[in-house]
Amino acid sequence: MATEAELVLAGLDPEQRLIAEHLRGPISVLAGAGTGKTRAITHRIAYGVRTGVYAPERVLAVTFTRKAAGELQGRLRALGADGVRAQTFHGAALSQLGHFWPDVIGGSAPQILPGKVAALSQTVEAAGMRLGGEALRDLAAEIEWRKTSMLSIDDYAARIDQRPIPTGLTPQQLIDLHTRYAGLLEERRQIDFEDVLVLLTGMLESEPRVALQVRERYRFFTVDEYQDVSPLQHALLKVWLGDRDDVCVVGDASQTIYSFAGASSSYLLRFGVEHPNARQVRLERNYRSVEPIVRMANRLMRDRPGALTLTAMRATQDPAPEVGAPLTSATPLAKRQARPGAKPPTQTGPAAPTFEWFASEGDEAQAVAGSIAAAIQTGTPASEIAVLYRTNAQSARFEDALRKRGVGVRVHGAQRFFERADVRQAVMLIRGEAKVAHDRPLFQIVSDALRAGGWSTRPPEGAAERDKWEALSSLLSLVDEMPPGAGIREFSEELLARQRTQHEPTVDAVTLSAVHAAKGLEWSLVHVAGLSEGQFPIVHAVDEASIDEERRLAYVAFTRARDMLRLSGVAGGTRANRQPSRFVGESGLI
Ligand SMILES: Nc1ncnc2c1ncn2[C@@H]1O[C@H](COP(=O)(O)OP(=O)(O)OP(=O)(O)O)[C@@H](O)[C@H]1O
Repeated sequence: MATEAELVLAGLDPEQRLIAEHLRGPISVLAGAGTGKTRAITHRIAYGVRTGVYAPERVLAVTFTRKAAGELQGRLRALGADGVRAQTFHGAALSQLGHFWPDVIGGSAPQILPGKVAALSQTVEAAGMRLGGEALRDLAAEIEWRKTSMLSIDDYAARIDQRPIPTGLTPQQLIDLHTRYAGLLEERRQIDFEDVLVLLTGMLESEPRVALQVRERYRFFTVDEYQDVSPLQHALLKVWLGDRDDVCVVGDASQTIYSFAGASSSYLLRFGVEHPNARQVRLERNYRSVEPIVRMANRLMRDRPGALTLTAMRATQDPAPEVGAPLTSATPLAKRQARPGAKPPTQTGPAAPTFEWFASEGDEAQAVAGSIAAAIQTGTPASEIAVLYRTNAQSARFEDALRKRGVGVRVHGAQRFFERADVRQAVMLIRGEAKVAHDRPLFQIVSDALRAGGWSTRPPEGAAERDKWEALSSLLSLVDEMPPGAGIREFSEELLARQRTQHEPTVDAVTLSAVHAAKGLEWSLVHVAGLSEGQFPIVHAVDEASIDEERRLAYVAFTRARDMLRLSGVAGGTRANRQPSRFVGESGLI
């Protein structure tokens, strides 16, 4: 009989298992897209907790976005590793800084500046200069880059000739604005987002007593997306660790997409130099995508530094889903994805990725919306479809074209699910129900509570109403994910836990997202739009390093697709006269 702990290892492939069983000492995992790195690290932590090697409250799992942290926390909870903390670097640093500030510095920690651009606009005005919105944003990005690269203003001034200068500024004015901005923050007793990490790292380096307390609290570290770590985050991790080395880092050099903000994959690739006793494991079996997509992704990254070669694991013809079977590395994807309402996969073999070229942006949006409407008609759930693009400004035309066809849309990066007024009200109503004794089935109690919040069984007309209906319906669908016998109290607790960790339910709508925000996600059908030179790669990517970063971004986009990948681009008429993106050619599609 397998023990409780061993059950956590079931369903891992041999390399994932190696990772999960390596509980002590440094380990780096080079994990290609869709190779189950999140699965490997969550199971590793759960295995550590279940075997008693880790005290859950001493484990810290760090990632980059709140969404990813919420996802990680949710997966850990599902594996029974409840007390483990999954946070962003920023979130973890902010709570530690707030905790120690009164004792070390006195008083409460400074307020966080709500937005850099507004403060910079004042700084620029006070300096008697004028800058447009775009130049202000570039200036903000440059300040962020300097801080995450851990450069003082003097260090920065010494290398100003290698930096991009926002339009309308001389190098000297740029340096002067860095100084004035720092002065403004000091005057207002505010700190910015990057300062949180700068100050905490400084505090831990200079106050051994504080460092000791933090190290006492956290013993076992896991860092996801380590290819995107900045020098500042790396320095913080180092002080968290002190002279200990219980750290697991996971990443994929081919998915480094934040170099512009100071990230560097060299920390991942040189982990063995920093920790000579580290174990290194590669995950190269891709479980996500059908073979033609994997082949194309490999081709795009061929011979690039640090690139892994993925092997497609999905069978050409996945057999029909079988509910309740234990997961193994040989379990075809179709089994794992059996969702209520989803049709079994067709038996015709995987479709090759396609590329279509359009005269205008309007034509492209119409064609993408048409293809999506047809996919929904033939049984692909809307929540299994995404349209990805390079910049947020591209979303509106797809949103419009899809809504006109009556397709529900969710624009990624818009308001967070649990912060929506309608969702907050519904959660409150459900919590109210949890305070009363009931003998009705859970589904009925929740649907009645949602009705009181304006929900009905039939989807309403109108985009905004429909949007609300979809959000509330997704809360109701969470009832199906509860264990048998769960009542309204457990359900209400589950909602609270999800609210705390921003663990969103799946909304039945097509996702529209910029590629950066699609990192770590997957869909059955993915459209990547706007693949034209000047759009993707973006117009200002001119040198080799920034083209490389754009290529990695394209790689992230392409590898989000499980079953179907459709690429498109726009010539843009005589005015733009664009050519198809080089990444389409490099992937072997044209
Ligand atoms: N051993 C396995 N057997 C079967 N399926 C697996 C296995 N490991 C991972 N998968 C599946 O592969 C897909 C990718 O896994 P996961 O989300 O953990 O990937 P990832 O490596 O974090 O991806 P990325 O870096 O591209 O975001 C998921 O659908 C997951 O269920």
